[in-house]
Amino acid sequence: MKDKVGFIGLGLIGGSIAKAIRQYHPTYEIVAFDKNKETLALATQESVIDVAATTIDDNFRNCSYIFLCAPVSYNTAYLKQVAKYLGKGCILTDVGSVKTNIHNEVAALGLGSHFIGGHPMAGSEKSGYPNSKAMLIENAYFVLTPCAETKQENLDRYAAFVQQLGAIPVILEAHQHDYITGTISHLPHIIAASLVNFVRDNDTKEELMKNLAAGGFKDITRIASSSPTMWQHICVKNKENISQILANYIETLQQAKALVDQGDEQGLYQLFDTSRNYRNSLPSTSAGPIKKTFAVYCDIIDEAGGIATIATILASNNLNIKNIGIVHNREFEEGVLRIEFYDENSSNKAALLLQKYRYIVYER
Ligand SMILES: NC(=O)c1ccc[n+]([C@@H]2O[C@H](COP(=O)([O-])OP(=O)(O)OC[C@H]3O[C@@H](n4cnc5c(N)ncnc54)[C@H](O)[C@@H]3O)[C@@H](O)[C@H]2O)c1
Ligand SMILES: O=C(O)C(=O)C[C@]1(C(=O)O)C=C[C@@H](O)C=C1
Repeated sequence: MKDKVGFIGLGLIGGSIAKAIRQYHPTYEIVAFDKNKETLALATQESVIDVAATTIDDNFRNCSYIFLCAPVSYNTAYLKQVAKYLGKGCILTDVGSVKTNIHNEVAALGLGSHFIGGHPMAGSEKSGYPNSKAMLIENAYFVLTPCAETKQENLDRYAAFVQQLGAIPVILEAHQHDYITGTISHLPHIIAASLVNFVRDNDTKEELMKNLAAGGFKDITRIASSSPTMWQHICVKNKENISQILANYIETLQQAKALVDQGDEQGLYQLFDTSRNYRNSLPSTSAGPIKKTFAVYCDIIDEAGGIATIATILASNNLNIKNIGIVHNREFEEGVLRIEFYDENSSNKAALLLQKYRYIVYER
C-alpha cells in the first residue's frame, strides 16, 4: 500500500511541507482539507495533492502522518474530529507556533500515543498556499515535541522523515518550546506590530515618517505584514509566557530610557556594543526565509549599455550572474546596480574585478 499523508490546513506551512513531500517522496499519496476551496483546487491542479477532501472524512484513514496546519486554536479544535481516523502507527502532528495548549488537549483526549508536536522554525510574512514552497523548510530547524507516551521508534521515524524533507529535527519539551519561541518569535512580532502602529499614530499630516522610513524601520518591521489571524491565535494560546516576557522586555526598555535620560555615554555605548556582538554571533545558517545571498552593489554610469558593459566584464571572467537589477531606495541616492552571484567566492571576485575597472563597489 502507498504511504499516505494527510493535511488539515494547506497554507504557507502546510503547502510547503506537502510540496517537500511531493519533491522527496513523489509516490506518496497526499490528501488535504482546507476551508479555502480555491487552495484545494490549485493544489490539485499543481498535482501537489491527490485528494481534496471536502471535510475531515474517511479519506484520512490509513495515513502514516496527519499534519494539522491551520492557525493554532483550530488545530487544537480539530483533534477530536481527527481522532477517529487515526490508524495504528499513524503519527498525528501539527506545525503550530505554540505547543503547550495542543499537548494539554491531546492528553485530555488520550491521544498521546499518536501525537508528536511539530514546529518548523521557518516561515514568512506572506501567508497562504500560493506562497508555499518546498524550499521554505530546507535547512530550517524543525522542533519536535513528543508526549510522555511517544514510542522512541515513532519519534525516530518522524525525525528521519523531517530530515528527508531537508529540515533539521530538534527535540524539545513543549513548555520549554513555548518560552523560547515566546522570546525569539512572539515578542518580536508584537514589537514589530506595535512599532508600525506607533509610527502610523505619530506620523505628520503629510505622512513624512511613512515616506522617509528607510532600511532600519523596514528591517525591523517586515514581520508586521504577517497574518493577523495567525498571530491573534498565538498570542491567545501562549498568553502566560508572552505576558511575562513582555513585562521583562518593558523593563529593559525602561533601562534603555534611563540611559538616554541620564545621557549615560558609557552605558549607551555598552548597549549597542553588546547587542552588536551578540547579533553578529548568531549562526549564519541558511535556515529560515532569509537565505544568505551573495551580492555586490556598484554605481553605474547612467548611459545606454551601462549594465551590458558590466555583464560582459563579468561573463568574460567566467562569473555567472544569478540576478541583476537597479535598486532605487534611499540608501543609494541615485540607485545602484545589484548583482547577485551563486556563491561567496564569485561575489568577492566580482567586487575586486569591478573595482579594477574603476567602478565604485559597495559592500553590505
Ligand atoms: N507563517 C509562519 O511563519 C509560520 C511558521 C511556522 C509555523 N507556523 C504555524 O503554522 C500554522 C499555519 O500557518 P501558515 O503560516 O501556514 O498560515 P496560512 O494562513 O498561510 O495557512 C493557514 C491555512 O489554514 C486554512 N484554515 C484556516 N482556518 C481553517 C479551518 N478552520 N479549517 C481548515 N482550514 C483552515 C487557511 O485557509 C489556510 O490555507 C499556524 O499554526 C502557525 O502558527 C507559521
Ligand atoms: O520570518 C518570518 O516571517 C517569521 O515570522 C517566521 C517565524 C519567526 O518568528 O521566526 C514566525 C512564526 C513561526 O512560528 C516560526 C517562524
